[in-house]
Amino acid sequence: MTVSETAADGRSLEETLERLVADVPDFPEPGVGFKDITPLLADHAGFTQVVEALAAPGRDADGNVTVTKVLGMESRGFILGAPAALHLGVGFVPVRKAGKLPRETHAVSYSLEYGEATLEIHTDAVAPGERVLVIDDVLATGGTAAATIELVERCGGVVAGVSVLLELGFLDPRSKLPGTQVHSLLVS
Ligand SMILES: O=P(O)(O)OC[C@H]1O[C@H](OP(=O)(O)OP(=O)(O)O)[C@H](O)[C@@H]1O
Ligand SMILES: Nc1ncnc2[nH]cnc12
Repeated sequence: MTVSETAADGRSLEETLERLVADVPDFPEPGVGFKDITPLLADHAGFTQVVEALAAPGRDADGNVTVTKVLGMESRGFILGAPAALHLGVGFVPVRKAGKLPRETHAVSYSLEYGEATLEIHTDAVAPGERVLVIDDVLATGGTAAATIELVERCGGVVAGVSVLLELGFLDPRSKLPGTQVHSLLVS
């Protein structure tokens, strides 16, 4: 599903993403087609358009904000999630890589193509019953998003949705996210 708000420069979201997300072959290793969002971040109109579109699932059909926190996963999820939280008028929660958060955490480990990764959240970051929006740049295997959902559930919170810029559909990430509302600005 592609959202078609227009940017201040008059471009549709699809035009913005086509123009400002760079496809870098064989990075970080041969065979991986890396989606580089840095040109998008450097373009104020495009960055603003994308942040507002990523925030949209945090509102209902009448425009009322229906979440009380936005979560972003280290590190690119920070760059997109924090401004989206400000846009919605809610707080931001960093989901961090292992060993970075100073207070008591929940931790979830998940497998990568090569090896394993661990994500953590402060145990007091999401209150029981609190509805949160999860934001990241790329949904590839779905491992990062699935770990984040598990962390929210360990806090007793509710994931209202996962909102991402780019979904790599050919990796079938949604199979790891059963029952989760996934909102992707572009599916490739
Ligand atoms: O769906 P998955 O297979 O889990 O992959 C998606 C994740 O991979 C990247 O994070 P990564 O930690 O690799 O890089 P970053 O530190 O630059 O955000 C990206 O920002 C997503 O968080
Ligand atoms: N192809 C890709 N491009 C950018 N970030 C990613 N994270 C996982 N796969 C990725």
